[in-house]
Amino acid sequence: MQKHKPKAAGQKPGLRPSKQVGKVGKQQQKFKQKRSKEFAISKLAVTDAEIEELRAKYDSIDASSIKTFSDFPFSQKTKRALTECKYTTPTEVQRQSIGPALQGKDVLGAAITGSGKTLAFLLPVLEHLYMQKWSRSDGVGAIIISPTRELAYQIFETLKKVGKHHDFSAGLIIGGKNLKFERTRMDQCNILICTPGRLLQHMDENPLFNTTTMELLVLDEADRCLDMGFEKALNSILENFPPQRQTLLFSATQTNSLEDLARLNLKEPVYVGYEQTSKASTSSKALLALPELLQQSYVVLPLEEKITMLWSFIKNHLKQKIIVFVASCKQAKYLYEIFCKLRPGVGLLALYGTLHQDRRIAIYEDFLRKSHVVMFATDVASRGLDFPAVNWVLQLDCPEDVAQYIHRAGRSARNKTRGECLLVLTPSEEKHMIEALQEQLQLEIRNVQIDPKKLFSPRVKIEAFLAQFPELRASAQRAFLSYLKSVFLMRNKRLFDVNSLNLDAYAQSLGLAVTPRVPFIRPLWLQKKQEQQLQQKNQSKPGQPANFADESDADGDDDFIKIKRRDHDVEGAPVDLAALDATRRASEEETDGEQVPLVVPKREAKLVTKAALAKKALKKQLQVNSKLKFDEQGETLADERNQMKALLTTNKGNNRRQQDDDGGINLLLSKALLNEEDQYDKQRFRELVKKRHKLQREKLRKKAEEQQSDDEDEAEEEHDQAVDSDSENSVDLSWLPDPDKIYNKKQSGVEQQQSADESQSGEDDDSDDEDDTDDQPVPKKPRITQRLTLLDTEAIAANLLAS
Ligand SMILES: Nc1ncnc2c1ncn2[C@@H]1O[C@H](COP(=O)(O)OP(=O)(O)OP(=O)(O)O)[C@@H](O)[C@H]1O
Repeated sequence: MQKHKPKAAGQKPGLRPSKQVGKVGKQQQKFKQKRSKEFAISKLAVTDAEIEELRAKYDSIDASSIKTFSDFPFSQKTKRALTECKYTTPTEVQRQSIGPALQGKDVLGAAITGSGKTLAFLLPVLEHLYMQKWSRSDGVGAIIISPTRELAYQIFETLKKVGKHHDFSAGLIIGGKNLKFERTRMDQCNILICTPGRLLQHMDENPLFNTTTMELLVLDEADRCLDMGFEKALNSILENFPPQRQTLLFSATQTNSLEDLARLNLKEPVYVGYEQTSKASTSSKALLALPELLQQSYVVLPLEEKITMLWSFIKNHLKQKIIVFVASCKQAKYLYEIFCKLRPGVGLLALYGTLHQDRRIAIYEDFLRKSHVVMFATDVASRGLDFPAVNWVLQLDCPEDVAQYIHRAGRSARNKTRGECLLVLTPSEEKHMIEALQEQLQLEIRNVQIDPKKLFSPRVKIEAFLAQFPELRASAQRAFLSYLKSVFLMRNKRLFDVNSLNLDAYAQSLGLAVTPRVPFIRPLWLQKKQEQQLQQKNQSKPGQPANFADESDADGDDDFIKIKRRDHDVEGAPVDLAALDATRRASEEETDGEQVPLVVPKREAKLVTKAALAKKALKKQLQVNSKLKFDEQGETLADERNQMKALLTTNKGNNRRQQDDDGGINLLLSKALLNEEDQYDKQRFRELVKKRHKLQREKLRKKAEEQQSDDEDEAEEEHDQAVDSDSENSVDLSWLPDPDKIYNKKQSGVEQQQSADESQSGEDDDSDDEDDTDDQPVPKKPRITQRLTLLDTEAIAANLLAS
């Protein structure tokens, strides 16, 4: 079995680039090629002989004489894989259905959950293609359709195991995956496993996808594929398939309505697991059975106590593997989030349709692996998924019908293992659901009472978490609304009565302090109330549910406000709730689970285009981005910038007006305008920078001058002090010649130099005005002051005496 993987560019299938270049290498290569050719021919001969032998055995297949898989006329490749997977004895449904399927007959197989239906159709698929010597170039030979992505993935994984010695290529075509990648590979696949929506998408959009070669069609969970949710998609798919094909249908709750079978164009199908009486009946009643080792019970609770019960249940079953089924994705998400915060002491997972596909697969695999875990799930996990060793299935929200109950419950007690299922019902659901289960399953379901001592309410903690995390509160609100919506959209209104629910109490149980508004229920409630009022005209007024108390002000005081009944013009066709519900379920399972909003179709409104909006805005002659400045007296100040702009635009004004009249944009003119504005901005910026630098320089200059005067003062003071101190120890030196006269020449030279330096630094200062980058003032050089100490004078005297 080959999975499609991208090949290196330029690489031909089956050939590897050789590293040998020498003569010996070439010879070896030639020899190898010759050997592989011979081997291929001999293999082909063996295959032909094997095919002939197997085909001869097909007619004599007798289900009653089959004890092990080796009794079936399977190819060696299939037998080897079965042995490796440790499948030795076929289950009842496999024993009964594989024979007719190999003989090319259409099969309708029904068997309890976990009885091995997947192998019952995969083995005939592999054998059929093998007998036809199907190759990659022959295109699609078999298509297997499953209602959910996880189930398709599971079938694909099983196919990889049992078909690993075959050379067929297989593809998994489900939503949420790379459409482009699928598109390029689909024509090379021999077996496709897909969900209806994605398959139809490829049929519509992919020119490479050709189904004319297809010879075998399999519908797993056939009743679900054929029901209203997938009706349109499946009808369109069937139209594209060649009529002369073999069809295999399998499910635990097989529909056998003539309408459905007619749609599939079945030819004298073989019924497996069907009772004679139910064969080809006109009703769409399903064949219903559950594993013997499954223990079933139910508990009746008000809606608002479900969370307490669930929390207590989980706390009491920490070492078990549990699936909790709820009605909607948002409920599953909220329960997961809040229970994660509550930390029950067991691993938690959530599997629902709105998750990203990769995440869904990761969660599915996580749940497969773990032995102690609780998974909150919607019905995406209810059909076909083969989770090993699930101890408990807890149906927290009532299933839609008995078939859904069976599929959910069937996730436990699979393949002759033990398991338990607990159904939670509200008082209004109890009667109808239990009656239906007893009638269709023909078994008594145990009613269990919950010991109130074992109930722990997490409400206070939940409320605290909701107060702390607003996103959790929003999630709780969404869960609340989505549950009510799911109840509201259910077909069976006797079973699902939204008016019987105490919404305030339910909201509180989810941790919500305020009950969210439920817009879709209010019209229903008002309608019901009006009917009641009409019936009981002269009798006392009927009570109303607590949650609508604040909204029914019109009825609260009859004398004060009286509402006149009017016949409203209801636009569009009436809403088909059943169809809406079915579509919702299908989309939730297969696509991303977005719920179908309940909207009454309206008459087509006039289209509001962007152009129309722009025209409307232009008519108002609004000045965008204008800014008014006010002075302290409240007078408007002229905005320099706008004035500049106005100046710029007046030059071009005429042209522009002309252009506006034309209704287009003159790009050249706009560019020129922008350039001018740009120049103006740059100039202004430069001026501002210059101003700032000038200010900085002045500041620094002042500082330097102050510093200098301070230095001079200090120096003078020091000099005076020195002179004073010298005079104290001095001797009479008046007889000495005046040193100033002697050194006059030298000093004047030094002073000349100094003044030259000063004048230079002054020039630099001026040049600084031009240079914006250099803000540092040039420090003035200190004056050289001549101080004659006693030692100096002694030295001078010594010099003089010597001379
Ligand atoms: N012949 C067999 N021997 C042993 N185990 C088997 C055999 N056939 C199937 N199984 C195992 O039984 C389990 C259930 O099989 P499978 O998922 O095909 O059941 P199913 O009838 O399709 O269930 P569902 O109705 O829920 O879709 C799988 O784990 C599978 O490996």
